[in-house]
Amino acid sequence: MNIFVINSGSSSIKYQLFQMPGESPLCNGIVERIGQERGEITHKVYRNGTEDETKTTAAFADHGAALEAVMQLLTDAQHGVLHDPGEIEAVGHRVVHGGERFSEATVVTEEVKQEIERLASLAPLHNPPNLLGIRVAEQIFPRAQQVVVFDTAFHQTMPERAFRYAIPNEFYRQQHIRVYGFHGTSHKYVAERATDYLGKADARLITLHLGNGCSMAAVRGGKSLETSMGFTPMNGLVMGTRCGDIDPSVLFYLINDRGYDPEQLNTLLNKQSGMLGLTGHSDMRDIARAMDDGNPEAALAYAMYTYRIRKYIGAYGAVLNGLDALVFTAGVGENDARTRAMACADLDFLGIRLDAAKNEARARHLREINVPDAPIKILVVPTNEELEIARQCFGLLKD
Ligand SMILES: Nc1ncnc2c1ncn2[C@@H]1O[C@H](COP(=O)(O)OP(=O)(O)O)[C@@H](O)[C@H]1O
Ligand SMILES: CC(=O)OP(=O)(O)O
Ligand SMILES: [Mg+2]
Repeated sequence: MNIFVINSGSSSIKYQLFQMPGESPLCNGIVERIGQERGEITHKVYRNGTEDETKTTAAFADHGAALEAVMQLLTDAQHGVLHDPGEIEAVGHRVVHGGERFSEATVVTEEVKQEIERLASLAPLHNPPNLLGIRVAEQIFPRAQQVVVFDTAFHQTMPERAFRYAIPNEFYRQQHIRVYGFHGTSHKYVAERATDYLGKADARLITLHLGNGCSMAAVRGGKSLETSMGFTPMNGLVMGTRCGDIDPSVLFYLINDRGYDPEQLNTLLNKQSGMLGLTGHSDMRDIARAMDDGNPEAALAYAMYTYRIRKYIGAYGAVLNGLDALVFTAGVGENDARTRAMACADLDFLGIRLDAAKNEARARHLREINVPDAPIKILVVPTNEELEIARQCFGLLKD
């Protein structure tokens, strides 16, 4: 079964085409800077053990235009892998917020789309482009089944004491205000890989998804028990453009004393805060360069970003009453040795001891970066949200 997976972000689309159940991708790629003057598609085709990469630059006005361009590449005479869009039998979509209703992969219906739209106010950077991706794919691949896999689904196993907020009960019972948690597809995928690697079915793990958005999860026996994002993807860690944990009174102060309205607050905390607010950059590579150049704001931002992670590691050690492994993943977690070193510093009382040389080494596969005799493993596990989505789609549709 040919399954095309679309992971629409606020300004990018990642995609992969799988022939399931084989799992090896026929092609994959990313469209970056959608909506800006100069967008770019990096498209890779895998054939007979070789990799062929092409880059295309053009302006993509919106996600629809970007997906049209990807479709052209898929059927291109030279770089394509399909003769006809009809060869795609299913399209799997990452959708960030699924509320309490969705804990499994789900076939798209009009009602499912309405629910994704209803939840858009809770994930304003994500659900709208996710829904647009579904609508465009329905037009480009009219014969394919459309399936959605939600970021929130994996965290539906959290116990009530972890997912409730201490506000009056009716706010949960009538308005469903609670912790949902996000990046679940990624936390699930890397937790399974780490559990297999450790050979211990009830392994106690702390998974750290450090990308543009950042979140951590406490996972035991493959089940999420706790996670750092909350009602929306704004809570918890310091992120590229989001503040993470903040005293809600700061909002009242800005409203009452500084005249902010809700839209301005949303923009401030979702798009102008985090590493961007602290350094002027949201991309960790730029912040790393600034730090190397001796910029004190970059140094403080790195210190704050990794200090927040260390606090959560301590808390999640308590949630799990012990720990088998820390698992780093996503763009920063997989690539930035300095973040890993600073996040693991001064945690030797917990048995967390990083091997500096192994941490600096570069590789694209699962690897161990703790010192040999450390009681707790520190793993780097490349995430693959698209493969996890393809697996769940195939599991749903194969019969
Ligand atoms: N080699 C690298 N060193 C440091 N950071 C990196 C590297 N490669 C990617 N990143 C960072 O990863 C982040 C993007 O991660 P990613 O998981 O792709 O995020 P998202 O899926 O949210 O767009 C960016 O902050 C980027 O700077
Ligand atoms: C939920 C979320 O923050 O996703 P991303 O990291 O892709 O922005
Ligand atoms: Mg991501």
